Amino acid sequence: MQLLTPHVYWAQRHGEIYLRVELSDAKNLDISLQENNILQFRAQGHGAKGDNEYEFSLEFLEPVRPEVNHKSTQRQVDIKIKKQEERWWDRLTLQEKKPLFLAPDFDRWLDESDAEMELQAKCESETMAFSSVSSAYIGLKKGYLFMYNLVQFLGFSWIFVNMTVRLFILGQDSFYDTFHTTADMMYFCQMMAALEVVNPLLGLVKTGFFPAMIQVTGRNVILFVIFGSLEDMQNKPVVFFVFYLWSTIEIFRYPFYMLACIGTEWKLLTWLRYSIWIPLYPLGVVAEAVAVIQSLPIFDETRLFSLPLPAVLGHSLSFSYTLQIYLVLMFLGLFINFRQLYKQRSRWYRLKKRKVH
Ligand SMILES: CCCCCCCCCCCCC[C@@H](O)CC(=O)SCCNC(=O)CCNC(=O)[C@H](O)C(C)(C)COP(=O)(O)OP(=O)(O)OC[C@H]1O[C@@H](n2cnc3c(N)ncnc32)[C@H](O)[C@@H]1OP(=O)(O)O
Repeated sequence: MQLLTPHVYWAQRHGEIYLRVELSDAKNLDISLQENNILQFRAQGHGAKGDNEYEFSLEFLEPVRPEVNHKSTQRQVDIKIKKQEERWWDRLTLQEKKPLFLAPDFDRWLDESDAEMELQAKCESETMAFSSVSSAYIGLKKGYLFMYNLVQFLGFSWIFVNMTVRLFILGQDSFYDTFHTTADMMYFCQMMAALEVVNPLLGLVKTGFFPAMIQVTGRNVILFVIFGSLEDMQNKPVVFFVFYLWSTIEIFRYPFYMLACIGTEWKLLTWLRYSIWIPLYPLGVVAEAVAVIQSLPIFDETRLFSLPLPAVLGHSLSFSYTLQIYLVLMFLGLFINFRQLYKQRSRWYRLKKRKVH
């Protein structure tokens, strides 16, 4: 079988070379790149001289990338090769004289300025596509955060209003059944608050993961372990103070976040969000520490959550020992978050001063 040369049509863009080999029903394709700019092509098929084996080689003007994308259809073989450097070539081959089998592919042919405009249009459409995807993502993120903060605001507002109304009506008597009247809502809000540990991990908010983890862990230990698992703790007045201190900050913190989600700020709300934690945080931790201390004898008596030990060591280690270590962690957590909140407050008011001047 004679070795013949097919008709090859070419076009370029700043970054690519397109070749169209006129060979129908091509089989046994052997296409390779030698020395990063010599294309070798060999195949059987129906070309200008009927069914035969056809081959050609082209030494490109400049280096190209090693990957050769090709697709053979019934009528032709399409080859796409990326240039090593994205720039316009004066010609396709290193040799100045164009090979006889090579011709411009006028189906794809653009001159340099048209190719630049096509490139610019492609960049603009990619930018628009990216900005529409990113604005959709930002919309979804703000929508999720707004709804989360709204649910938490409503939950803690219900707790705060319920406790305030009962305090005015029942006075000190309301201290003793705070848990039974508000625990379900507090359970709901504090389980939802676990999302505040996930949100920074997902990059949805700029909160540090660690301060949020301390905050959520600290509260949920008190709620689920100290109060939730010990009935004898549930009618103690300390529950009232802990729940009131928690809900007092949240009815300002969550609306502050809601406004942040819609790019709005109310000065008074911002001041409250970044100021009332100063008394409330230490008071809250002290109230929680009182709750932990009050629970120690109950854990000793009930042996709940005690660690099993060999008989020679007394059969079990009371959970109250673990809680005494936890008391130290609480004040460490208080220090960490107090510093975090002070940093946030200073940053916020530093930014405000900059905006005013
Ligand atoms: C090895 C350690 C083990 C740990 C064991 C546990 C130790 C126990 C420690 C006990 C401490 C906890 C006790 C706690 O229960 C005490 C109390 O709560 S008492 C009541 C008073 N409490 C408070 O005042 C605390 C309130 N909580 C908070 O402020 C946050 O939870 C906290 C993480 C502490 C600090 O918040 P953050 O660092 O996030 O500051 P910002 O609020 O300024 O937020 C930073 C930026 O992120 C944006 N953001 C955050 N969350 C949202 C949201 N949900 N939606 C929208 N945007 C959000 C916010 O807008 C800020 O953005 P920008 O910077 O652009 O303004």
